Amino acid sequence: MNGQARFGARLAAAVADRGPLCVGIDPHRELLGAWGLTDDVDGLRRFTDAVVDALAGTVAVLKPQSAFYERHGSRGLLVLEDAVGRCRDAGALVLLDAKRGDIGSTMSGYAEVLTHGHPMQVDALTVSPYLGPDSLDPAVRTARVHGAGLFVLARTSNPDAAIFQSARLADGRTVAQAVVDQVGRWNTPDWLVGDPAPDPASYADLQGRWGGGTGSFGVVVGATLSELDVDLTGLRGPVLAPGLGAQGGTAADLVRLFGPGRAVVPTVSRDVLAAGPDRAALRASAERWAADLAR
Ligand SMILES: O=C(O)c1cc(=O)[nH]c(=O)n1[C@@H]1O[C@H](COP(=O)(O)O)[C@@H](O)[C@H]1O
Repeated sequence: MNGQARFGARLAAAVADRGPLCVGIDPHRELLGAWGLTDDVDGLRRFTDAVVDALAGTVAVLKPQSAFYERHGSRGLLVLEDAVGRCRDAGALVLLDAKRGDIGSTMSGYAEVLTHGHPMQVDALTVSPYLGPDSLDPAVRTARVHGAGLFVLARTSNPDAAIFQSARLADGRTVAQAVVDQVGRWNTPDWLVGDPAPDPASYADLQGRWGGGTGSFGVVVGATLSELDVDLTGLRGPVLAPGLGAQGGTAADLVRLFGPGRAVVPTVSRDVLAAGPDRAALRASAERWAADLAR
């Protein structure tokens, strides 16, 4: 690996230090307005600065939503790039939420944001598997070489997700289950022929820490599901659980769905961000969620 410890180990360490909460940085037009900011690059920068100042020193993972930066063009992306660096300098892991997914050769371009020396290097990236599980191989290779991580959409929080994700394959598994199974394979050392020989020490803890799952490759499973309809036993990696707060999910839903002992990273955006622009209020809002999750 290239310099830094692999993502799963860094995530486990960050969670041990700061707790599991991830806060999404989603500068919606409505939130900018509610904060008294203009819906332009200046407003975007002020919003982002406040969130980074308030949370990057205390929250384990920050998840900027690329869409809300892209909508402001290249200057919006500069705000994002600056924020990513500042979050990482302050000790937060950055999960870029861009839900990338394309044919393999293009996927390797998307994955470059995980590489050392990239101007916007992030710790992990959300990706979509719907061009086929193998389409993500270049991102997995890149993540492995650079100690980064991926979160693959499996069973998302939106109400109509089951139409695709719970559809059955010829072998009887749901699409979501096939995604989970594939990600579980990535979390073992031998999944790709031609990979450099893995260092067994870097995988020795996969079953041991943080409730049995600290692989670098995780899945997204919404906290809004009425029941957990995927088997996560073979995942060996973290679960990103969105849908808390604004989409109706609660800390109790996480317990109901995932129980104790699974490596779950609950993520909240609007419900924390609505407390801004006051930095102390933002921090207090994140702390309330953290306390709720700890219970
Ligand atoms: O990958 C994600 O983060 C994600 C997956 C999913 O299933 N549902 C989901 O809401 N998200 C993202 O998580 C954030 C949720 O925002 P709030 O509903 O405001 O907490 C948004 O940025 C979504 O794009």
